This record gives sequence, C-alpha cells and structure tokens, in this order.
Amino acid sequence: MKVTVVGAGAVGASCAEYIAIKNFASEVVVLDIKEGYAEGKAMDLMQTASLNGFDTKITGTTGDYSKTAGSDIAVITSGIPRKPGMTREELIGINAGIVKSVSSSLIEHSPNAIIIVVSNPMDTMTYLVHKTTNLPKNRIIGMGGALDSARFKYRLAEALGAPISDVDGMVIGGHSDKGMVPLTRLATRNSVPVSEFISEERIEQVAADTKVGGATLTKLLGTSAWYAPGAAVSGLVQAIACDQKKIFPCSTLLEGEYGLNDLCIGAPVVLGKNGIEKIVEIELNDAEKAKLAESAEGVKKTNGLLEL
Ligand SMILES: NC(=O)c1ccc[n+]([C@@H]2O[C@H](COP(=O)([O-])OP(=O)(O)OC[C@H]3O[C@@H](n4cnc5c(N)ncnc54)[C@H](O)[C@@H]3O)[C@@H](O)[C@H]2O)c1
Ligand SMILES: O=C(O)C[C@H](O)C(=O)O
Repeated sequence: MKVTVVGAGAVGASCAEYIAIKNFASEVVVLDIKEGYAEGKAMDLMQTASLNGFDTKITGTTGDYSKTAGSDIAVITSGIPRKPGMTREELIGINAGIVKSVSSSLIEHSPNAIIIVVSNPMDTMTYLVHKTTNLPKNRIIGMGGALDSARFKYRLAEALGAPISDVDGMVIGGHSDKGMVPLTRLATRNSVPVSEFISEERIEQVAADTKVGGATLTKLLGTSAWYAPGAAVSGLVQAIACDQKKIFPCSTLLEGEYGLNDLCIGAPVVLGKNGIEKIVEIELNDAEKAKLAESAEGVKKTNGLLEL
C-alpha cells in the first residue's frame, strides 16, 4: 500500500507520522514545493521508526511527482492555513490554484489513486477536484467531519465528565465555523442519549464549542491545528487501506441524498477499499434538515467563487 501526502507542513507531516505509527502502509511519500522540506521531514520521521516500532518507509521529494507514481491513496494538504480572525473560506484565492494543479499532477502519475482532500475551504476544494478531474465520485473524499466529530466527542466527554471512549457522536454538514451540524440528538454515552445526563442548554454549548473548534485552536496557536487533523486523515486512510467498511462523516458529492445536489458536503459514508462505498442516509428531524440545508447554501456560495 503506497500513500502520497502532498504538503509536508504541519498537517501533512502529522498525517504521515500517524499513518506510519499505525503500521499498515508499506510506503509513504511526502511531497512539497519548498526545497528539501519534505526530504527533511521524511528523514526526521524515519528516525522515529526504531523508537516507535514501525516498518513503513517514508521518503520525501521536492516536487518530483514521478516518486509518487502508483500511489493507492493520495492526500492533499498543500496550501495556506488560516491565521487568527480569518475564516477558512478566505483561503480560497490561493488554495484553489494549488489544489487544482496538485490533483492533476497526482492523477497523471497515479491514475487509480483515491484522493483525500484536506486543504481549506475543504468542501469547496473537494468539489473543485470533482469538477476538474474525471475521477468517479467514490474516489474523491473530503476530510472534515472525522475531525469535527472527534472535537464533538472531546467536548461531550468534558461536559459529561466521562471518558472519551464512553462517548459517541457525529458532525455532518460543511466544514466551516457556521456550517457544521453536530447531531446532538443522536449523541450517546455508552448507548444512552446524552440528554439523559446533561441539560439541553449544556448540549447546545457543546455544539457551539464544537463548531468553532478550529477557530479556537487557531487563536491559541497562531495557525490552524495539525495533530487531530493528521490523526483524522490517518483514520480515513487506514479504513480504505485495510478495507474496514467503517462509517465516517466525509465530504462527498451529493446527488439527491439528503435532498441536496451538485455540491460536496459532510455526510456519513462507508469507507473501504473502493473509497466511498456508500453514502448513508440517516433520518434527520426537521430542525436538523433545516440546519443542513443552510449549511449547504453556505458551501454553494463558496463554490460560486471558483473559476471553473
Ligand atoms: N480539512 C481539515 O479538517 C483541515 C485541518 C487542518 C488544516 N487544514 C488545511 O490544510 C492546509 C495545510 O495546513 P498546514 O497547517 O499543514 O499548513 P502548512 O503551511 O504548515 O503546510 C502547507 C504546506 O503546503 C506546501 N505547499 C504549498 N503549495 C504547494 C504545492 N503547490 N505543492 C506542494 N506543496 C505545496 C507548503 O510549502 C507547506 O509546506 C491548510 O489549507 C489548512 O487550512 C484542513
Ligand atoms: O481551522 C482551520 O482552519 C483548520 C481546520 O479546518 C481545522 O478545523 O482545524
């Protein structure tokens, strides 16, 4: 199993590290345009192999896509991150050009690869890859919901005073400060609805904190987060590489599902060796449907800024 990660920055390196530590891929190639940067990150990571006990071979390259040839999965993390006070949508001007050229180079060298899009604004970047490549929809996956759901579980565990392993929950919708839809009604502590333990007011606070999870970290760090994003990507890569058939909320092209069309937005999907093997349509109540529709409007507005 060969995995390419484009962008050796904070998220790309974290993602390569988690993939290696989980020890399911034979090879990870990291590519960046900054001279020597990917080679340096790869060497540093390889020097953790004996310490962390993995056999994955990590190599780096400055812009040489021939080194990525024959990748089974390719992750796009190249592009600029936001600074405190910015929205993800403001990154579109620079990141659209980067994602378009990177996806085209990746496919030229790995025509069968499954592409995971991470660069922001992620739902729109995923849509861009759909619009500018001829890949089938199952092979284009946007990562956002897996991260947002991890943050939701963190906040739920905090509110419940429970271990995170006791908590389950999912966030669908757009990967944006306003567009996320944490499914509070379906969140559980060991199969029991969380509303049995905490007030509606507290649950609403958990949802609000979840939605600004990325912005909160950006304010603290001065740039956006990388550990949880890298771990979330590695979870998707592992589900595909190991044909796990796990459900994750991912940005995917909707064609009528959830009453939505012609956009990529977060919905639960089954991930296996073919990428997105099924879009799972869960029954939403009217309030959840309205939130998802509003989120879709926001994503479509950003998509409208693309020069296609
Ligand atoms: N979808 C998500 O959940 C999620 C989570 C975290 C970050 N992000 C996004 O991921 C992106 C990367 O974030 P980061 O913190 O790693 O940024 P970073 O600045 O640390 O790294 C980005 C890297 O991309 C490289 N790059 C730029 N143009 C390139 C090109 N054409 N080809 C190859 N490499 C190129 C840069 O040299 C840099 O090393 C940002 O857009 C950020 O908003 C998304
Ligand atoms: O917040 C950001 O800009 C980066 C990423 O989308 C995140 O949620 O951490």
